[in-house]
Amino acid sequence: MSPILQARAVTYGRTDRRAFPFMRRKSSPILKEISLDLSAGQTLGIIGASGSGKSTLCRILSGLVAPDEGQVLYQGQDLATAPAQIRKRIRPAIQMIFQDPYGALDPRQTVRDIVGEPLDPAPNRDARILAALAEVGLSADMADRYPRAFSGGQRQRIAIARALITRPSVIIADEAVSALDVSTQAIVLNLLLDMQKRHGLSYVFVSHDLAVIRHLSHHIAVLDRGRIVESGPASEVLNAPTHAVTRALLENTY
Ligand SMILES: Nc1ncnc2c1ncn2[C@@H]1O[C@H](COP(=O)(O)OP(=O)(O)OP(=O)(O)O)[C@@H](O)[C@H]1O
Repeated sequence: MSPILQARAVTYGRTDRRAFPFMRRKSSPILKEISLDLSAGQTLGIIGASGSGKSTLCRILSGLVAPDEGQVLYQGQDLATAPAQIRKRIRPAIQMIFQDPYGALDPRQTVRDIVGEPLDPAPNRDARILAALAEVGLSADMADRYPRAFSGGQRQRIAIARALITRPSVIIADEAVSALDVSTQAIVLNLLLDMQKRHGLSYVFVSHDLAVIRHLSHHIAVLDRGRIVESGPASEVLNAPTHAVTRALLENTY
């Protein structure tokens, strides 16, 4: 099966010495020659120490930021250079969910406006908003309330409803459950698994919590100082790690 999303030799954050002639030492890029594949309907877990480049990689894979070198391909189309018409079709197909359920939602907008934002303007807008809320277990009467009326777990459901409303194929989740307590984490993770089964969604899932990664991932890539140092099927990487960095990450968690 051909991958739905691919990174091909992605390098990002290389300091341009023409712009910074005073820099004597060439600084190291944030991401170096990253290549990875995300298969349709599967989850790629990304693990790595703090500062290893996970969030930067998420922004690049989602198309929010273009790589300095290399390519990100969605169904074989380069996110940066595909014709405008194709890029317009790809944009709603890749959505992101962020860590902070408190900061990610505009406190001045109602849930209806937040969830409907990616749709504007669209036919059946209201019906689609209510359907997206229902899918994440939120009722129609919640649509006119503001984020402050909701718990962290409910806010993350609102963020998931917003991500789902464009009927994406790929969701990139950057520490999406890290701010939630353990029981709320389990509810949100099961919701994401259920969505994957129902819609054949593909996930890139970043977490420092290896139990979460183990629960969700089919494949895992290990990031260290901007490079992928190990990748493979989740069971192999987690049960028989070959790289010292992976072993250290596993030892620190358990
Ligand atoms: N806007 C920026 N400008 C300059 N450097 C940045 C910027 N954003 C990130 N960095 C640097 O890039 C590196 C990777 O950061 P990134 O946030 O992607 O790592 P991370 O693995 O997600 O870390 P964490 O787990 O702590 O969130 C870090 O060294 C960071 O200082």
